[in-house]
Amino acid sequence: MSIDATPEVLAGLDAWRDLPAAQQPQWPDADALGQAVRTLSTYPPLVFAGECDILRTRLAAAARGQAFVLQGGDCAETFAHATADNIRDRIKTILQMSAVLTYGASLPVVKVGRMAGQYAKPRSSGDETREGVTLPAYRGDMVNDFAFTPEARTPDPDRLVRAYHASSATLNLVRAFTQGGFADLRRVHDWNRGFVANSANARYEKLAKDIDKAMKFMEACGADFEAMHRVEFFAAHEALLLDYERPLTRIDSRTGLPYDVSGHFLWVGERTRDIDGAHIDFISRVRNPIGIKLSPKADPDYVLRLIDRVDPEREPGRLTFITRMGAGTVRDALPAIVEKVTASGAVPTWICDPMHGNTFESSTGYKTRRFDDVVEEVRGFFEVHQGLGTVPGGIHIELTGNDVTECLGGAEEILDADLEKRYETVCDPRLNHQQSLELAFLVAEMLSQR
Ligand SMILES: O=C[C@H](O)[C@H](O)COP(=O)(O)O
Ligand SMILES: C=C(OP(=O)(O)O)C(=O)O
Ligand SMILES: [Mn+2]
Repeated sequence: MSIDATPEVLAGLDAWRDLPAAQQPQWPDADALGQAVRTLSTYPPLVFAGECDILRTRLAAAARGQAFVLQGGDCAETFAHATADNIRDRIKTILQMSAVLTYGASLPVVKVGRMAGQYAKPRSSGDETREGVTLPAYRGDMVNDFAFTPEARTPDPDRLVRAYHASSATLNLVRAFTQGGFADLRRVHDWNRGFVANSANARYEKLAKDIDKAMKFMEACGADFEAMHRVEFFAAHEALLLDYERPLTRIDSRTGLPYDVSGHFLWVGERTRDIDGAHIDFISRVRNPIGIKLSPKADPDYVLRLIDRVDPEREPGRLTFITRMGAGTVRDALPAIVEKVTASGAVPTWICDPMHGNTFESSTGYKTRRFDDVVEEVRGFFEVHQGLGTVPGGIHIELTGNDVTECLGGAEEILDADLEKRYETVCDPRLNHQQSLELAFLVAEMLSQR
């Protein structure tokens, strides 16, 4: 039996159209936009409502301290980089990190990619000037192209449709990799052994040896590794362009409720979380588990209003706060928010994004982050939650499986002068493969000391 949505629910999905929507592109051709939106509305879902429900239960477990969430992927995916090798290497990095975190936390790790839809970017400025020439800012491949020419930077609605196809192809491969044997724990552990053997930091060796022993113990006890070679993997992106999210929102025939089937988990960014704005209205009406980014600018009372708005029932797993405070600020800014939320009876999932509060311009002119700041913010996040008796539920990382040079430091000691060697991001600097694994080892240590 199929249940229809009520007329109120259906009308509500378009209420955002009458509200201010920050960070939307100036599409030059309204007809072309209308055509793209109509096309998207005829396409099949990228994810299924039941999968979103499963993720909600996993996030609820993380909120209770019974699981730990790892969200990771590019700041901005690009069509050109949605290749088999890049997707494989990112999945591999996330799986390797998960294995280490699972051991450190002695908890299941909920794996979520910033993938298969992370094609739209909010920007600090609507335009960019280079050598006296000003053009519209790059807003993600879903909107325009990174090349600095007037043609490339003009928003093109056909890109909404291309983003769907790129996401669909990505997700297809992600499903194949995570279900087809690639994710076998024994392989993942072998990769981690390779990382430790080549790492300049001997500190990770002990943990890797401990995992080794645990695996041998499991094997000796007759653990069925074959049964463990499939892993759950979820797709997430920032729900920024409502002209992409709305046509991909569908009514679940089981419940008559709307799900945004462009991804399992959608979040609203720091720049678009206005409580009277279009994004919060839209996200409050879909059944997916949702996230909201919080910087130190978020006032605790405002955060309570956000909860009332998007999670009035206080449903476990429904709402995740992704806090991005900065390494030097997290210990001062986070406690008041967590305290107020906890006192209100709400139990959101708290996730630390140690990337976005730690960005600065290097002396060589690159947007970068220090590995040590990233680690320090996670440490501060753990300390704050430990101090308050609340649960640090996970981390949210901008990373790639490639050996890029975008963030400073790590055991390989990437320096200012190295940034130009392989600076490949089109938006924010990502941890490379090595730095990502190092972070996982360090966070595993923090988790095991709890
Ligand atoms: O991830 C996103 C960036 O932090 C955001 O797009 C702002 O970047 P900008 O300051 O380069 O515009
Ligand atoms: C833009 C982003 O983050 P925030 O909204 O926290 O600045 C992002 O996650 O890429
Ligand atoms: Mn970013």
